[in-house]
Amino acid sequence: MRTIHINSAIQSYDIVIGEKLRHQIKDYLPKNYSSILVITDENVVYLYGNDLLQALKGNKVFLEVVPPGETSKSIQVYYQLLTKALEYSLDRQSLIIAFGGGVVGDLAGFVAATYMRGVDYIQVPTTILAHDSSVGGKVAINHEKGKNLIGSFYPPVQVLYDTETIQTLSLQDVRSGYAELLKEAMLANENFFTQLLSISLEQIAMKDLITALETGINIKATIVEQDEREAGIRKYLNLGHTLGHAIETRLGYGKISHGEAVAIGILFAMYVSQQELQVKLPLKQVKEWLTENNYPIALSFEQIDDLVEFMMHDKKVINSEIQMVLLKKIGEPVLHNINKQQIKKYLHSFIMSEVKG
Ligand SMILES: NC(=O)c1ccc[n+]([C@@H]2O[C@H](COP(=O)([O-])OP(=O)(O)OC[C@H]3O[C@@H](n4cnc5c(N)ncnc54)[C@H](O)[C@@H]3O)[C@@H](O)[C@H]2O)c1
Ligand SMILES: O=C(O)C(=O)C[C@@H](O)[C@H](O)[C@H](O)COP(=O)(O)O
Ligand SMILES: [Zn+2]
Repeated sequence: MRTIHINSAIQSYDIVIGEKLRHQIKDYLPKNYSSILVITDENVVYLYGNDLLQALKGNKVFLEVVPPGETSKSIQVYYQLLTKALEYSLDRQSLIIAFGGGVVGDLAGFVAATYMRGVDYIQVPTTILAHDSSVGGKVAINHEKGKNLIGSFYPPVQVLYDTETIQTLSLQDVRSGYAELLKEAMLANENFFTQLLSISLEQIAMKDLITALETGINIKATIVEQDEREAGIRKYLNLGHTLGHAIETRLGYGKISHGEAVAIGILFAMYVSQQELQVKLPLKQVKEWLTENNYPIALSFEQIDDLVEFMMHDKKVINSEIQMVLLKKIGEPVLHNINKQQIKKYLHSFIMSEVKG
């Protein structure tokens, strides 16, 4: 069992990482709550719902199960959950438990942030990707014009990461979560980056994965502790997301996983870095690794106009300038403004270079 403490001006909390933690959740409740609402999705409730409910026995517990996937991060599902919370008479001494991946974490966290102006919530992540989403307090739902456009900074009171649960993930969800690990490595730790690229996802050992998750969490924790509300260096955690989010929105939420879209965004950020900063990055190596591990990395020319429009709704855009996270080298990110016309040109030449191979 390992604990990483996160200092926050809003709400400090511990991330506890270990096997079978879902069975011990009662020991980690920070106080007595008048009632508990567990929010989860259909896949997670099927696999682990009973374990969590058994472990909470003795408390007044309600359960809400949403459909799996990105489409649940919607204003409709959010509103339904608020209605349920009211029907269950949750009060300000109630607790919400977000039991699942990043979708459930972001959605349930936003319900917690806004129900009666805020109640406590605990993140119980069950995906690799959620090593990222459960830390740092960003909670949100999507709008048809873009990802996470409705949200808040609202940290949990506790994160309980039961590493046993990640064993049942599909290979697509392993790919998705691993892309965020790659992102963290590229921001802060070249050795970690090399190590991640030396592994084939089909053969990954659970112990190596858990070590990688802890390293990723530590990188994220160091950044969010310095800049919780994303005024500066927290923007680095958006590496690959300017294009990644636009791809998710353009294709339709859930058509591509978040991490797979971010992986394409990372390649594009590396490509733009080379052009704008005149640096040489291991772009070929990353592309080969992504291809070998079956990431979908193809974009088409006809998507360019829509992608640029969605990129204009990125939260880092100021005065119509797109702000991208670029890399001077692995471990050295920078923020860089690029105008719409230039982004369009880069997308065109990036896709052209992909087509040529
Ligand atoms: N708040 C943040 O800082 C932050 C950071 C990164 C990503 N995100 C958000 O996270 C979301 C993506 O998260 P995700 O990839 O975890 O998606 P997800 O929650 O949809 O989970 C992916 C799939 O795995 C299933 N699943 C969950 N746990 C499982 C388990 N243990 N075994 C088998 N199947 C399981 C889910 O039902 C779902 O079908 C996106 O909406 C993204 O925007 C937020
Ligand atoms: O924690 C952060 O900050 C991040 O940017 C982490 C990202 O991986 C995550 O996808 C986040 O939700 C993106 O935030 P957004 O503000 O671009 O919606
Ligand atoms: Zn992300």
